[in-house]
Amino acid sequence: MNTTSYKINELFETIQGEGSFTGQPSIFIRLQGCPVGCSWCDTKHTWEIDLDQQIPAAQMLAKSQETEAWSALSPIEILKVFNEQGFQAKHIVITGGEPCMVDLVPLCSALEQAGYSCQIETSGTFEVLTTANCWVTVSPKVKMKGGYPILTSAMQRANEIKHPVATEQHVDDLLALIAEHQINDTPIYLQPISQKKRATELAIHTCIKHNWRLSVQVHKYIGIE
Ligand SMILES: C[S@@+](CC[C@H](N)C(=O)[O-])C[C@H]1O[C@@H](n2cnc3c(N)ncnc32)[C@H](O)[C@@H]1O
Ligand SMILES: Nc1nc2[nH]cc(C(=O)O)c2c(=O)[nH]1
Ligand code: SF4
Ligand SMILES: [Mg+2]
Repeated sequence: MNTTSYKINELFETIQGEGSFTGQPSIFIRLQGCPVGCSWCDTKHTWEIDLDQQIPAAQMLAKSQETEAWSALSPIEILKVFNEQGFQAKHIVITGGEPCMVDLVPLCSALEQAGYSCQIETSGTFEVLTTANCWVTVSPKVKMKGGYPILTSAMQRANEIKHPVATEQHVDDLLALIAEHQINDTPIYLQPISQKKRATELAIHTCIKHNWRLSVQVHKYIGIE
């Protein structure tokens, strides 16, 4: 029996709003902790791991606002929660925070054995430890406060690359990154930062220019989690 536990900030069922799986009913597991420090990050409440902020699972599931509190759950306990909550989705998105700070093999193996498909959302700054079938979305950011470099192993494991953009510099950073890591066939998405009009216009014309895809965080436009 696997007893590894994961620090979970949020666990909820919704529609995947980003990347290739946009529109897919999904269960989101949001892990606590990220040292990368993107100034525009929309989940800053997941950055710190404060051991005094551990709460019981029932309280974490009942959260009505974003807080730094988290619960420790094993894969078996997570599957029990899915059952108790009556979740119907068969696709799991493991995000954060930075989920690749921990070994995700025990979690993804247990979820896949129970009949779920898995996807990870990661910045590509930590080694991606997961199952072979897991879909890996790498969202690289260059020169962030934490100073973490993007790993070649993560870029090469990526099933899709989803790059946040607001300025021409972000586009140049992405072009340099895909050249450096010799990325040829991986689908590339541009995701406008914080729904800004200029960022969205930049993403649209850059996608057309390079034959890349657009990801607009659909959940934020339709007001779901
Ligand atoms: C919150 S992050 C968590 C997973 C991981 N740390 C990462 O960065 O991929 C999930 C996704 O949201 C994106 N994201 C975060 N803040 C955003 C924002 N303000 N606008 C657009 N995308 C954002 C990230 O680039 C990433 O693709
Ligand atoms: N609906 C929805 N789709 C998402 N795709 C990636 C998300 C994330 O925060 O990683 C996210 C999220 O927070 N909500
Ligand atoms: S890597 Fe992800 S969670 Fe961490 S600060 Fe950047 S967007 Fe936020
Ligand atoms: Mg999000």
